[in-house]
Amino acid sequence: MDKMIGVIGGSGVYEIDGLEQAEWTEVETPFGAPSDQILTGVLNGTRMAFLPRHGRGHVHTPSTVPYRANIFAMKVLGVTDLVAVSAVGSLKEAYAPGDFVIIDQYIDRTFAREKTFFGPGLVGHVPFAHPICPVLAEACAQAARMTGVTVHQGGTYVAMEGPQFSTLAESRLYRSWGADVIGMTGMPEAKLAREAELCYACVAMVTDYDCWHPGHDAVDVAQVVAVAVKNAGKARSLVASLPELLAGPKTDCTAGCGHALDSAIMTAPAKYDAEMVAKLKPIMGRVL
Ligand SMILES: CSC[C@H]1O[C@H](OP(=O)(O)O)[C@H](O)[C@@H]1O
Ligand SMILES: Nc1ncnc2[nH]cnc12
Repeated sequence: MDKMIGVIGGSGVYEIDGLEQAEWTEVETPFGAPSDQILTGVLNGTRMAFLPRHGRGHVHTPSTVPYRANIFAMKVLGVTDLVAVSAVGSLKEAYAPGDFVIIDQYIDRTFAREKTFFGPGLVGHVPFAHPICPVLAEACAQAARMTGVTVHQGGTYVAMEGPQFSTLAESRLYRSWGADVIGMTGMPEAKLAREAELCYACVAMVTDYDCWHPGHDAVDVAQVVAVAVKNAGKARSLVASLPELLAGPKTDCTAGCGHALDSAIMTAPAKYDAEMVAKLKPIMGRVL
């Protein structure tokens, strides 16, 4: 099987460049429609699929992004390697606006979202100690360095519910936890990508210092958008380098992303809910 690279673009990243045979495709899923149509095409010989997380024109809030539909759609289109691009606030002096952070850990503080494909009659628990595919993350780090931006390899992302930005007390609390950046969309995207056995990595573009930094005004949308728009070109060049860095057929990921479901399902086969199985077969057919 050949690799197919999926990209979920965040705030400020609503398109990618240079796709041949580019086509916006409508994909329906048992979890409803994804955030938007998905742009498919070929870049330097590699099949690509691009989805703007908030939809073109930014119509979904972080809480209403249809995360399950998005991941389901990417998987059924044949995506093997999924790169998320996200705007984030910095919780550390050293992670400055304009820098890119290749995320390796998350703290999930979201509470108003569906976080799993599983449900009654089909219960599963995937391993998630290491939420990011290290192989894909390394390719993203290389691609990011090629754009000339400052790249931090590794960072803990606090996913908050939003859509309001944090209070000062919350921002200080997250800093005391040792977290590096904060955003509103990293979860449950990464959890669902793991359940779908995708290799998943996240390139976070720092847009602000949130509200804890004494030398900076509290964050507002104008600041985030100004930096995100300035960085969108770099994010698009990063994506354009991925095909050459990831070239070749898809082999079993050494980190085991493609086998996350091997021992995840708890429900006894005799008790499987037939509707749930039919619903999830397109993305979990390997084990169902
Ligand atoms: C416009 S600031 C808040 C918004 O930006 C980030 O979105 P994304 O991760 O999709 O780039 C952040 O998580 C919020 O959703
Ligand atoms: N400071 C911040 N908090 C949450 N999400 C963000 N996205 C960009 N900046 C952010």
